[in-house]
Amino acid sequence: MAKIANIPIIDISGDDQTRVAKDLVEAAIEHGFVYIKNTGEDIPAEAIDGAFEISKRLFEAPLSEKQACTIQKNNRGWSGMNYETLDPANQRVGDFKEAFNFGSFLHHRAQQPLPPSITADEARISAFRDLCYQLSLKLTTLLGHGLAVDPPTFFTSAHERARGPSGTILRFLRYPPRSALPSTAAATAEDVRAGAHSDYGSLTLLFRLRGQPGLEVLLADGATWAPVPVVPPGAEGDAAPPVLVNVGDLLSYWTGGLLRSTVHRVVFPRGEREGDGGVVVEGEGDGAAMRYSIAYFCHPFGGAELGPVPSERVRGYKGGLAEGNPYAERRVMTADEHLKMRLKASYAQLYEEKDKAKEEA
Ligand SMILES: O=C(O)CCC(=O)C(=O)O
Ligand SMILES: [Fe+2]
Repeated sequence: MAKIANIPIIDISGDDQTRVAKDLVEAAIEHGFVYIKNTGEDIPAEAIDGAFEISKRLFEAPLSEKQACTIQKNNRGWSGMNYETLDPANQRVGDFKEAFNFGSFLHHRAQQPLPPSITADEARISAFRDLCYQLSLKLTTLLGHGLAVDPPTFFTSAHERARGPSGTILRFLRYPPRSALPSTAAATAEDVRAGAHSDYGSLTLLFRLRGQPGLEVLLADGATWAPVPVVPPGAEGDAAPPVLVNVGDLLSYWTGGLLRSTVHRVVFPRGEREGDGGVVVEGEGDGAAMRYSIAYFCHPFGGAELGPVPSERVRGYKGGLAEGNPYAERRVMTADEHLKMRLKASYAQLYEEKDKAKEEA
């Protein structure tokens, strides 16, 4: 069985906040990933359960309801099977997943079409998105302190809603098992549920369900994939699995590569893969079930500039931006410019269709 990634679990409610901030920074440097112990204080287990229940209802809604909300260039809405390709250089077909992106809400009202099956839940989705936002702000503040950025609130103030619109997205995801794929769209042994990628925002919060593994991180050697268990050793007794947090490209830019925007992917359960003897990661996978996850991609306001922040630690770091991230070489000016570049690469169809329409007009 593949060795699991050695990602630490941090309890951010600890009394010694200086220690918490330091531990968080070290995890972000070494792994780019950290588990935040779920004490229920930031995001209650019931709120997570509720969000997954809405997600299930959304994906089970009639196709026509979802299609009416098809994803637009504003990155909001529904994308169907194989529509997004997170690793276009290496994937034969798009990701084997379905997703629904929620942009910002105004007074708990969505600013985008929603499938009628979930419109009654609009305020609950908005409230969940707000909980994710508040936790993200706690984390950006801790990172600011841990890195002794001048001022330590630097990252957090770039995320204040008053600064302007941001690319922040709450995303529901559903990955079908191989057995649910039509024979015309069968997955080969090499196919993945989500291609290798780093995240486009500053921080990502990821919620997963027990018994639904599949996420893997690329280790620092640039060659080894390590599974990231939903419930890591030490968290078995907690009310809910820890929230998995990872550094996105923007925090990596802001810190000149000191914080790692680690490449990751989602694979089909190993037991379902051809020729590997039915090994199931962490003994909890049910290869015949749908896999659900929820990601909160936190972004600063669109005009935020992504140059290195004032911090001795960042200044003293000579490593450069992460290897293995093809975008890391490029210096980008603002959060908005960066997001547009990444979306264009992963939604070829959406951008081609629109460009063609423009040419024909
Ligand atoms: O579903 C997961 O576990 C991870 C999804 C992911 O990495 C993403 O959507 O960016
Ligand atoms: Fe991701």
